[in-house]
Amino acid sequence: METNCRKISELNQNWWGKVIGRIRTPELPSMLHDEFSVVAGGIALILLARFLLIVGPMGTLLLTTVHLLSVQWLLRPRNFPPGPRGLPILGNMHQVALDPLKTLTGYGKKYGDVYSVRIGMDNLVILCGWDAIKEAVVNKADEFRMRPSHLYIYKEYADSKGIGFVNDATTHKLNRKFVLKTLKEFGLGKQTLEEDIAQEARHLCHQIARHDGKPIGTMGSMLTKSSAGIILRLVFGKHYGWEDPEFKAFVGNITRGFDLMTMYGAIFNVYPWLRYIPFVKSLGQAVMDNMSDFKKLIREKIEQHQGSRVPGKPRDLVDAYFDALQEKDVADSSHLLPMVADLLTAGMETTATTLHWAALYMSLNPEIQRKVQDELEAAVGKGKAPTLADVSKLPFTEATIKEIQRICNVAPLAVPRMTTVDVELRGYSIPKGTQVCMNIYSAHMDPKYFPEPEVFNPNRFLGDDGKVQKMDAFNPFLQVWRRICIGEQMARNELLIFFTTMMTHFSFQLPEGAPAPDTSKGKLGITLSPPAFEVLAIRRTTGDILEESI
Ligand code: HEM
Repeated sequence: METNCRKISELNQNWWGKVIGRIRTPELPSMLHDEFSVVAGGIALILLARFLLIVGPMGTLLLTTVHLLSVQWLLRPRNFPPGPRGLPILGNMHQVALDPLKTLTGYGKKYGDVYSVRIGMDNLVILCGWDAIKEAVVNKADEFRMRPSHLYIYKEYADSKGIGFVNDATTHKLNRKFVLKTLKEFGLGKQTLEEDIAQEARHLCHQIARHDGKPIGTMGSMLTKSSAGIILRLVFGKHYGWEDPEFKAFVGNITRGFDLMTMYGAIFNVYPWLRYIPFVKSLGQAVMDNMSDFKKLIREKIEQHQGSRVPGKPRDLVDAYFDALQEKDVADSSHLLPMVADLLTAGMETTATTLHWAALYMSLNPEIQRKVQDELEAAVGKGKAPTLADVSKLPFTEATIKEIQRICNVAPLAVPRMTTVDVELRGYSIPKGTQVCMNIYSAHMDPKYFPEPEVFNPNRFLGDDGKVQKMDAFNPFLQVWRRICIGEQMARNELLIFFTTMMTHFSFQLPEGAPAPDTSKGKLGITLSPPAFEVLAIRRTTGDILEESI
């Protein structure tokens, strides 16, 4: 016991040596100034633990734990981006959790556009504003290329396979190339996908019309089903009805997966050891069970394809993958399931949630809604939904969709990245393997690029010539090399066709007397969805919407 205590004491001195070595740096004055109380708190904790040591082996264990946590909490890599120090174990979670987007953007103003927070025991570098994001993921694309795919949930989900969580550069490139080529072959830029989207949009409007102008509280789930129909058809080649049990199983599972990941999944990524703690572990298990049901659903579809496919005559992405395997155009068969999982999860909620926000913003801005409808009528005729070929005639509508995307920030923190090597950014040193979060929200709400960013104003996207102008700081898909959203083109087509079809057939408004939902109170999970609201869809056309064609 005595030897153990001596060893622990030696170790403690060693750790303290490191801590003191770290704080004897130019940072010391500001650190003492800003964070004196936090440091004092840490020392008090250590003194308390030393006292507990006197009371026996439990004290020793506690001392070791407290020491470990305190040292870990005080240490930051040398010349690391500054940031709020936070607490042991929690890091800055307690500060960030209540209103993550505003807090993470506010810290940017205090600590600079490149700063760090601690989430649990991990350092996380936050990039705020378009300039900082660009410097990292555009100018140093290779250095910021990876994803933290080693984190518990991500590892269980993808095991570094598929697209979104693949880090091996060659495999990632190969898999992306396959998906982009296949998306092109099965639809993008072709009439077929456009017709599929238009058909889903008409079906959606048919379902909306069934509410007969009465309050609708299920707009979000109807939109989810619509975009699910499109991506499922591309991947599995089947046109599902909303009542199809297989369709319901996929949509139900993915929706539940998003909820579970938001509620519990993220926390298990931060504290993977929670999976061994009684009572709490069942929450992590719920995430895992849902994930394995999802994989089972996909596996069954892949097996069905294996049994019925004709080589060289692909019906969909799964068939095309088997062909590509034979041609050695993809890495190996283990990537297919996670690739399908990535496309289904990324392709379903993002567009649906954007359109959900669109219904809200149109209800809150009737004069803008009217202007969109007038433009549509003038361009393609009364009661007729436009096609993709009509886009050039619809600058105000296009600008409105962009403004919806800017202000609603459906993927406000993008998808986390990780540094591939030790890298310098704005004079700071960021070690290899550091997690990096790109705060797209801060870029979209930056008054330098978007004056009065809280105001919904599509005109900001129109130039003096009335044409839609490109604005670099507007980047909802993080349109930069290496990991650019693979579904960008598809999503843009979906947004245009769904939005214009809805605007052709309906005017959206809030029920009389209903308070206007607070648009700044979106629900942040994997995506940022609007606050709960009911909406009236007032029919502008007559006749059977399903019977129309593009
Ligand atoms: C409004 C709709 C959408 C938005 C705002 C959006 C946004 C994003 C963002 C910000 C990223 C992270 C990019 C990065 O780390 O650099 C991403 C990645 C990704 N998105 Fe999208 N997305 C949308 C729709 C879609 C659709 C429809 C699909 C599928 C068909 C899709 C599939 C993916 C995939 C697979 C990735 C990972 C790419 C990689 O790591 O190589 N997304 N998306």
